[in-house]
Amino acid sequence: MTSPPAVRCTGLRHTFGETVAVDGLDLEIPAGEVFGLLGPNGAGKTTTIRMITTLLPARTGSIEVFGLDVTRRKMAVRRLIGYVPQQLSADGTLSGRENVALFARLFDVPRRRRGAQVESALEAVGLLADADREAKGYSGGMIRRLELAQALVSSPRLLILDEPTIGLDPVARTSVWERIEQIRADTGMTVLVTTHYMEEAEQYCERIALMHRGRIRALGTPAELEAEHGEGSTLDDVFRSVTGDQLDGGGIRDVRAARRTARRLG
Ligand SMILES: Nc1ncnc2c1ncn2[C@@H]1O[C@H](COP(=O)(O)OP(=O)(O)OP(=O)(O)O)[C@@H](O)[C@H]1O
Repeated sequence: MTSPPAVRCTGLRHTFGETVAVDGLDLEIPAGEVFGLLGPNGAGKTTTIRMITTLLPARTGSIEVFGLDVTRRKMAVRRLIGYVPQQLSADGTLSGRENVALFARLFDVPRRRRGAQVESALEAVGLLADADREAKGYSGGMIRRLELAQALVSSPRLLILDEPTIGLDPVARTSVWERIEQIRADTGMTVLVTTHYMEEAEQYCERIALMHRGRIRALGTPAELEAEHGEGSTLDDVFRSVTGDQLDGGGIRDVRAARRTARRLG
């Protein structure tokens, strides 16, 4: 028997009042893949992710995570997922180690394994040396890596990251991605990531889905998408043609997000 995909969405739809956020989405992510979900602001990426993580109900259509239905097997699905949301999930008044230990308790990591898993998650993101400092003294990149450690402490099989590098400088962005790559190489974990940065998607994601107005408009490896679009095309070109040139919004948003990240821990 072949093993089930990490994620399978079929006919997924979600509305907020009149707004159709996700509009009949079909998506399959094989186990072990690094998959990028891209799209302009409001495309429906976060709504899709929140349904996969069971934080929003999937009322129309279905989602399976490693073969488990998210509606019927909610708790079992949650145990398989590590999630780094866009919003801050670290507590600035706690040390790095205390933050990760808190998540270990929240995610029911067995007591006898907790200490070792906290240390190994901190090590995986390169924060052992700073683990006893209060998180409010961390840089934006360190906070993101701390949040990554929080998501990793329960040894998830599927790691979901919503804009993990938004608002970070290029050095911090590279450092976050290098950690993600290393963790993936060490554990074989499946990674589902949303990003606005085309060059990051191109460099780090094996396959990409371009989402627009609640639907997937293009899907494939970066090379496939570029080749399909025409010789010499970049992912930016593909994205522009799919979305009707909505890329520019990201610029303003990035600045806002950078400010937000800088303020996040006061
Ligand atoms: N809680 C909510 N209540 C009402 N409308 C919402 C809510 N959350 C999202 N929406 C709307 O649903 C649509 C999809 O939003 P979503 O956040 O999923 O997009 P996104 O692709 O993640 O965008 P971004 O890149 O800005 O995070 C948008 O039109 C948004 O305004």
